[in-house]
Amino acid sequence: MGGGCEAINWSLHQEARIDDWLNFNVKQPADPSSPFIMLSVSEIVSAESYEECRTTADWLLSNTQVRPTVGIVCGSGLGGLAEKIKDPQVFKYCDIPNFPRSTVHGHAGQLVFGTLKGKPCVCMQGRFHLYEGHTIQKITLPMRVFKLMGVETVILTNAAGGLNQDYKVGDVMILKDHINMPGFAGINPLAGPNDDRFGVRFPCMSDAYDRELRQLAHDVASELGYDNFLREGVYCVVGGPSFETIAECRMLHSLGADAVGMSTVHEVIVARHAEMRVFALSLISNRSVMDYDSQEKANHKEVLETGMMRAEQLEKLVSTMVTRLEPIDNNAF
Ligand SMILES: O=P(O)(O)O[C@@H]1C[C@H](O)[C@@H](CO)O1
Ligand SMILES: Nc1nc2[nH]cnc2c(=O)[nH]1
Repeated sequence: MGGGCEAINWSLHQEARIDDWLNFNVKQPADPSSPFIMLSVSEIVSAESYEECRTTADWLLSNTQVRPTVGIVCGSGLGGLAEKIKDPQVFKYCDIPNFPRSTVHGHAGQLVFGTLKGKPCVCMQGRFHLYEGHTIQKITLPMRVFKLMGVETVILTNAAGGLNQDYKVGDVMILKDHINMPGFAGINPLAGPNDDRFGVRFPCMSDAYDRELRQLAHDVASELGYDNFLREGVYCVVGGPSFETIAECRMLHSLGADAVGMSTVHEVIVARHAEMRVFALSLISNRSVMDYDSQEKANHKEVLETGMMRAEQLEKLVSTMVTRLEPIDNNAF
Protein backbone atom coordinates (compact mmCIF):
# COMPACT_ATOMS: atom_id res chain seq x y z
CA MET A 1 0.00 0.00 0.00
CA GLY A 2 1.60 3.31 -1.02
CA GLY A 3 2.33 5.88 1.67
CA GLY A 4 0.16 8.54 0.09
CA CYS A 5 -3.48 8.67 -1.01
CA GLU A 6 -4.00 5.77 -3.47
CA ALA A 7 -5.79 6.95 -6.60
CA ILE A 8 -9.14 5.13 -6.87
CA ASN A 9 -9.55 3.56 -10.30
CA TRP A 10 -13.30 3.61 -10.81
CA SER A 11 -14.47 1.25 -13.53
CA LEU A 12 -16.76 2.76 -16.18
CA HIS A 13 -19.59 0.66 -14.68
CA GLN A 14 -18.93 2.03 -11.16
CA GLU A 15 -18.81 5.63 -12.47
CA ALA A 16 -22.11 5.07 -14.26
CA ARG A 17 -23.67 3.76 -11.02
CA ILE A 18 -22.35 6.79 -9.10
CA ASP A 19 -23.90 9.10 -11.69
CA ASP A 20 -27.19 7.25 -11.30
CA TRP A 21 -27.00 7.66 -7.52
CA LEU A 22 -26.22 11.38 -7.80
CA ASN A 23 -29.05 11.92 -10.28
CA PHE A 24 -31.50 10.07 -8.03
CA ASN A 25 -30.43 11.46 -4.64
CA VAL A 26 -29.29 15.01 -5.27
CA LYS A 27 -31.40 16.11 -8.21
CA GLN A 28 -32.78 19.64 -8.11
CA PRO A 29 -36.40 19.86 -6.82
CA ALA A 30 -38.98 19.43 -9.62
CA ASP A 31 -40.73 22.60 -8.51
CA PRO A 32 -38.14 25.49 -8.54
CA SER A 33 -40.20 27.39 -5.93
CA SER A 34 -39.88 24.35 -3.66
CA PRO A 35 -38.56 25.32 -0.19
CA PHE A 36 -36.48 22.14 -0.22
CA ILE A 37 -33.22 23.16 -1.80
CA MET A 38 -31.25 19.98 -2.43
CA LEU A 39 -27.55 20.38 -1.81
CA SER A 40 -25.23 18.77 -4.30
CA VAL A 41 -22.77 16.29 -2.85
CA SER A 42 -19.96 18.77 -3.39
CA GLU A 43 -21.91 21.41 -1.41
CA ILE A 44 -22.62 18.93 1.40
CA VAL A 45 -18.97 17.93 1.50
CA SER A 46 -17.80 21.53 1.47
CA ALA A 47 -20.48 22.89 3.86
CA GLU A 48 -18.80 25.09 6.54
CA SER A 49 -15.69 25.01 4.36
CA TYR A 50 -12.61 27.01 5.20
CA GLU A 51 -13.84 29.77 2.91
CA GLU A 52 -17.19 30.05 4.73
CA CYS A 53 -15.45 30.26 8.13
CA ARG A 54 -12.99 32.80 6.71
CA THR A 55 -15.87 34.91 5.36
CA THR A 56 -17.57 34.89 8.78
CA ALA A 57 -14.34 35.71 10.66
CA ASP A 58 -13.45 38.52 8.24
CA TRP A 59 -16.97 39.97 8.49
CA LEU A 60 -16.76 40.02 12.29
CA LEU A 61 -13.21 41.44 12.38
CA SER A 62 -14.26 44.19 9.98
CA ASN A 63 -17.09 45.16 12.35
CA THR A 64 -15.19 45.24 15.64
CA GLN A 65 -11.85 46.55 16.85
CA VAL A 66 -11.64 43.72 19.41
CA ARG A 67 -9.08 41.02 18.61
CA PRO A 68 -10.14 38.23 20.99
CA THR A 69 -7.64 35.75 22.44
CA VAL A 70 -10.27 34.04 24.60
CA GLY A 71 -13.52 32.53 23.31
CA ILE A 72 -16.31 31.65 25.75
CA VAL A 73 -19.43 29.57 25.08
CA CYS A 74 -22.35 30.02 27.50
CA GLY A 75 -24.55 26.98 27.96
CA SER A 76 -28.22 26.78 28.92
CA GLY A 77 -29.07 29.44 31.45
CA LEU A 78 -25.45 30.53 31.72
CA GLY A 79 -25.59 33.51 29.39
CA GLY A 80 -25.16 35.92 32.30
CA LEU A 81 -21.39 35.61 31.91
CA ALA A 82 -21.61 37.67 28.72
CA GLU A 83 -23.18 40.51 30.74
CA LYS A 84 -19.84 40.88 32.57
CA ILE A 85 -18.02 41.81 29.36
CA LYS A 86 -16.87 45.45 29.34
CA ASP A 87 -17.51 47.74 26.35
CA PRO A 88 -19.63 45.03 24.73
CA GLN A 89 -20.23 44.91 21.01
CA VAL A 90 -23.16 42.61 20.31
CA PHE A 91 -23.92 40.82 17.04
CA LYS A 92 -27.12 38.81 16.77
CA TYR A 93 -26.49 35.38 15.27
CA CYS A 94 -29.09 36.09 12.60
CA ASP A 95 -26.96 39.02 11.37
CA ILE A 96 -23.71 37.06 11.15
CA PRO A 97 -22.97 35.46 7.78
CA ASN A 98 -23.14 31.62 7.86
CA PHE A 99 -24.11 31.55 11.57
CA PRO A 100 -26.99 29.26 12.58
CA ARG A 101 -29.90 30.47 14.70
CA SER A 102 -30.29 29.65 18.40
CA THR A 103 -33.72 28.12 19.06
CA VAL A 104 -33.42 26.92 22.67
CA HIS A 105 -34.95 28.87 25.59
CA GLY A 106 -32.09 30.12 27.73
CA HIS A 107 -29.83 30.73 24.74
CA ALA A 108 -29.93 34.45 23.75
CA GLY A 109 -28.44 33.93 20.29
CA GLN A 110 -25.82 36.68 20.16
CA LEU A 111 -22.06 37.05 19.95
CA VAL A 112 -20.55 39.54 22.40
CA PHE A 113 -17.12 41.09 21.86
CA GLY A 114 -15.35 43.11 24.53
CA THR A 115 -12.94 42.74 27.42
CA LEU A 116 -13.22 40.56 30.49
CA LYS A 117 -10.91 41.90 33.23
CA GLY A 118 -8.92 43.63 30.50
CA LYS A 119 -8.57 40.50 28.29
CA PRO A 120 -10.02 40.82 24.77
CA CYS A 121 -12.64 38.10 24.37
CA VAL A 122 -15.63 36.93 22.39
CA CYS A 123 -18.56 35.21 24.06
CA MET A 124 -21.33 33.09 22.54
CA GLN A 125 -24.48 33.90 24.47
CA GLY A 126 -26.20 30.69 23.43
CA ARG A 127 -24.88 27.75 21.48
CA PHE A 128 -26.18 25.29 18.90
CA HIS A 129 -27.17 21.67 19.38
CA LEU A 130 -27.61 18.68 17.11
CA TYR A 131 -31.17 18.23 18.38
CA GLU A 132 -32.12 21.66 16.97
CA GLY A 133 -31.59 20.15 13.54
CA HIS A 134 -28.31 21.89 12.76
CA THR A 135 -25.58 19.84 11.07
CA ILE A 136 -22.64 18.97 13.29
CA GLN A 137 -20.46 21.13 11.03
CA LYS A 138 -22.79 24.09 11.57
CA ILE A 139 -22.86 23.76 15.37
CA THR A 140 -19.07 23.75 15.47
CA LEU A 141 -18.52 26.50 12.88
CA PRO A 142 -18.08 29.10 15.67
CA MET A 143 -15.02 27.23 16.92
CA ARG A 144 -13.33 27.55 13.54
CA VAL A 145 -14.36 31.19 13.32
CA PHE A 146 -12.84 31.75 16.79
CA LYS A 147 -9.60 30.17 15.55
CA LEU A 148 -9.50 32.33 12.43
CA MET A 149 -10.08 35.45 14.57
CA GLY A 150 -7.01 34.59 16.69
CA VAL A 151 -8.62 32.96 19.72
CA GLU A 152 -6.07 30.80 21.59
CA THR A 153 -8.16 29.49 24.49
CA VAL A 154 -11.81 28.44 24.56
CA ILE A 155 -13.85 28.18 27.74
CA LEU A 156 -17.02 26.12 27.31
CA THR A 157 -19.87 25.88 29.80
CA ASN A 158 -22.95 23.73 29.79
CA ALA A 159 -25.74 22.44 31.98
CA ALA A 160 -25.70 18.71 32.56
CA GLY A 161 -27.39 15.94 34.48
CA GLY A 162 -25.47 14.49 37.41
CA LEU A 163 -24.88 10.76 36.95
CA ASN A 164 -22.36 10.58 39.78
CA GLN A 165 -24.48 9.96 42.87
CA ASP A 166 -22.17 12.13 45.01
CA TYR A 167 -23.09 15.16 42.91
CA LYS A 168 -25.70 17.65 44.06
CA VAL A 169 -27.78 20.08 42.01
CA GLY A 170 -25.73 23.27 41.79
CA ASP A 171 -22.36 21.51 41.78
CA VAL A 172 -19.86 22.63 39.13
CA MET A 173 -17.92 19.88 37.37
CA ILE A 174 -14.65 20.64 35.63
CA LEU A 175 -14.42 18.38 32.58
CA LYS A 176 -11.32 16.19 32.66
CA ASP A 177 -12.46 13.98 29.80
CA HIS A 178 -15.48 13.18 27.66
CA ILE A 179 -17.36 10.25 26.12
CA ASN A 180 -18.60 11.06 22.63
CA MET A 181 -21.58 8.71 22.27
CA PRO A 182 -22.68 10.06 18.85
CA GLY A 183 -19.09 9.63 17.72
CA PHE A 184 -19.38 5.87 18.11
CA ALA A 185 -22.01 6.03 15.35
CA GLY A 186 -19.77 8.17 13.15
CA ILE A 187 -21.37 11.49 14.11
CA ASN A 188 -18.14 13.44 14.44
CA PRO A 189 -17.54 17.08 13.37
CA LEU A 190 -14.29 16.04 11.70
CA ALA A 191 -15.91 13.36 9.53
CA GLY A 192 -15.49 14.01 5.81
CA PRO A 193 -12.53 15.48 3.96
CA ASN A 194 -9.93 17.00 6.30
CA ASP A 195 -8.84 20.58 5.64
CA ASP A 196 -5.20 20.72 6.73
CA ARG A 197 -5.50 24.49 7.18
CA PHE A 198 -7.49 23.75 10.34
CA GLY A 199 -5.66 20.66 11.62
CA VAL A 200 -4.46 17.11 11.12
CA ARG A 201 -6.57 14.23 9.90
CA PHE A 202 -6.33 12.24 13.14
CA PRO A 203 -6.10 14.65 16.12
CA CYS A 204 -5.25 13.32 19.58
CA MET A 205 -8.05 13.67 22.17
CA SER A 206 -6.32 12.16 25.23
CA ASP A 207 -5.11 15.66 26.17
CA ALA A 208 -8.27 17.54 25.16
CA TYR A 209 -8.88 19.21 28.55
CA ASP A 210 -5.85 21.37 29.34
CA ARG A 211 -4.23 20.21 32.59
CA GLU A 212 -2.90 23.67 33.50
CA LEU A 213 -6.29 25.30 32.96
CA ARG A 214 -7.94 22.65 35.14
CA GLN A 215 -5.39 23.31 37.88
CA LEU A 216 -5.99 27.06 37.49
CA ALA A 217 -9.72 26.46 37.98
CA HIS A 218 -9.08 24.50 41.17
CA ASP A 219 -6.74 27.21 42.49
CA VAL A 220 -9.18 30.02 41.73
CA ALA A 221 -12.12 28.07 43.13
CA SER A 222 -10.22 27.49 46.38
CA GLU A 223 -9.39 31.18 46.66
CA LEU A 224 -13.06 32.04 46.10
CA GLY A 225 -14.27 29.49 48.63
CA TYR A 226 -16.02 27.32 46.04
CA ASP A 227 -14.41 24.00 46.98
CA ASN A 228 -17.60 22.69 48.55
CA PHE A 229 -19.39 22.52 45.19
CA LEU A 230 -16.47 22.03 42.79
CA ARG A 231 -16.03 18.62 41.16
CA GLU A 232 -13.95 17.17 38.32
CA GLY A 233 -15.21 14.37 36.10
CA VAL A 234 -16.15 12.83 32.78
CA TYR A 235 -18.88 14.39 30.62
CA CYS A 236 -20.86 12.22 28.23
CA VAL A 237 -22.65 13.81 25.28
CA VAL A 238 -25.81 12.33 23.80
CA GLY A 239 -27.97 13.60 20.96
CA GLY A 240 -31.08 14.71 22.90
CA PRO A 241 -33.50 16.47 23.05
CA SER A 242 -35.19 13.78 25.13
CA PHE A 243 -33.60 13.32 28.52
CA GLU A 244 -32.20 9.88 29.33
CA THR A 245 -34.17 6.88 30.52
CA ILE A 246 -33.22 5.28 33.81
CA ALA A 247 -31.53 2.41 31.98
CA GLU A 248 -29.54 4.87 29.85
CA CYS A 249 -28.42 6.81 32.94
CA ARG A 250 -27.33 3.60 34.63
CA MET A 251 -25.46 2.49 31.46
CA LEU A 252 -23.66 5.81 31.02
CA HIS A 253 -22.65 5.88 34.67
CA SER A 254 -21.34 2.31 34.42
CA LEU A 255 -19.27 3.45 31.44
CA GLY A 256 -17.52 6.01 33.67
CA ALA A 257 -19.52 9.15 32.94
CA ASP A 258 -20.11 11.56 35.85
CA ALA A 259 -22.41 13.93 33.95
CA VAL A 260 -24.51 13.78 30.79
CA GLY A 261 -25.40 16.58 28.39
CA MET A 262 -26.25 17.43 24.82
CA SER A 263 -23.44 19.72 23.71
CA THR A 264 -19.82 20.80 24.23
CA VAL A 265 -17.97 17.68 23.03
CA HIS A 266 -18.42 18.50 19.33
CA GLU A 267 -17.01 22.00 19.99
CA VAL A 268 -14.11 20.55 21.98
CA ILE A 269 -13.13 18.18 19.16
CA VAL A 270 -13.06 21.01 16.60
CA ALA A 271 -11.26 23.36 19.00
CA ARG A 272 -8.56 20.78 19.69
CA HIS A 273 -8.31 19.94 15.98
CA ALA A 274 -7.47 23.63 15.50
CA GLU A 275 -5.00 23.42 18.44
CA MET A 276 -6.80 25.87 20.72
CA ARG A 277 -6.52 25.25 24.47
CA VAL A 278 -9.77 23.99 25.99
CA PHE A 279 -11.34 24.37 29.42
CA ALA A 280 -14.89 23.22 30.02
CA LEU A 281 -17.26 23.00 32.95
CA SER A 282 -20.72 21.64 33.58
CA LEU A 283 -23.27 23.11 35.94
CA ILE A 284 -25.05 20.08 37.42
CA SER A 285 -28.58 21.35 36.87
CA ASN A 286 -30.37 18.16 37.86
CA ARG A 287 -29.60 14.73 39.23
CA SER A 288 -30.04 12.02 36.60
CA VAL A 289 -32.81 9.61 37.57
CA MET A 290 -31.20 6.26 38.36
CA ASP A 291 -33.90 4.59 40.40
CA TYR A 292 -37.24 3.24 39.11
CA ASP A 293 -38.89 4.27 42.36
CA SER A 294 -37.74 7.88 42.02
CA GLN A 295 -40.35 10.61 41.47
CA GLU A 296 -37.77 13.05 40.03
CA LYS A 297 -38.20 14.14 36.40
CA ALA A 298 -35.46 16.00 34.46
CA ASN A 299 -36.83 19.19 32.86
CA HIS A 300 -35.41 22.29 31.14
CA LYS A 301 -37.10 24.67 33.62
CA GLU A 302 -35.01 23.21 36.43
CA VAL A 303 -31.92 23.51 34.24
CA LEU A 304 -32.48 27.25 33.78
CA GLU A 305 -33.36 27.81 37.45
CA THR A 306 -30.15 26.12 38.60
CA GLY A 307 -28.23 28.28 36.15
CA MET A 308 -29.67 31.41 37.77
CA MET A 309 -28.89 30.10 41.24
CA ARG A 310 -25.20 29.42 40.47
CA ALA A 311 -24.66 32.15 37.83
CA GLU A 312 -22.81 34.60 40.08
CA GLN A 313 -20.21 32.09 41.26
CA LEU A 314 -19.68 30.73 37.73
CA GLU A 315 -19.18 34.24 36.37
CA LYS A 316 -16.67 35.00 39.14
CA LEU A 317 -14.80 31.72 38.60
CA VAL A 318 -14.52 32.10 34.82
CA SER A 319 -13.72 35.84 34.84
CA THR A 320 -11.00 35.34 37.47
CA MET A 321 -9.53 32.49 35.41
CA VAL A 322 -9.52 34.72 32.33
CA THR A 323 -7.52 37.33 34.25
CA ARG A 324 -4.81 34.79 34.91
CA LEU A 325 -4.62 33.23 31.45
CA GLU A 326 -1.13 33.42 30.02
CA PRO A 327 -0.77 33.93 26.26
CA ILE A 328 0.27 30.73 24.45
CA ASP A 329 4.02 30.74 23.75
CA ASN A 330 4.04 29.45 20.18
CA ASN A 331 7.80 28.98 20.38
CA ALA A 332 7.50 26.60 23.32
CA PHE A 333 8.10 22.95 22.46
O1 LIG B 1 -26.16 24.02 25.89
P1 LIG B 1 -26.27 23.13 27.10
O2 LIG B 1 -25.54 21.82 26.92
O3 LIG B 1 -25.92 23.81 28.37
O4 LIG B 1 -27.84 22.77 27.23
C1 LIG B 1 -28.28 21.75 28.10
C2 LIG B 1 -28.48 20.53 27.30
C3 LIG B 1 -29.77 20.81 26.61
O5 LIG B 1 -29.53 21.62 25.51
C4 LIG B 1 -30.53 21.58 27.65
C5 LIG B 1 -31.45 20.63 28.37
O6 LIG B 1 -32.08 21.29 29.42
O7 LIG B 1 -29.56 22.08 28.56
N1 LIG C 1 -28.70 14.86 28.23
C1 LIG C 1 -28.93 15.67 29.28
N2 LIG C 1 -28.66 16.98 29.13
C2 LIG C 1 -28.92 17.77 30.20
N3 LIG C 1 -28.74 19.12 30.35
C3 LIG C 1 -29.12 19.44 31.59
N4 LIG C 1 -29.55 18.34 32.25
C4 LIG C 1 -29.42 17.29 31.40
C5 LIG C 1 -29.69 15.90 31.52
O1 LIG C 1 -30.13 15.39 32.55
N5 LIG C 1 -29.41 15.13 30.43
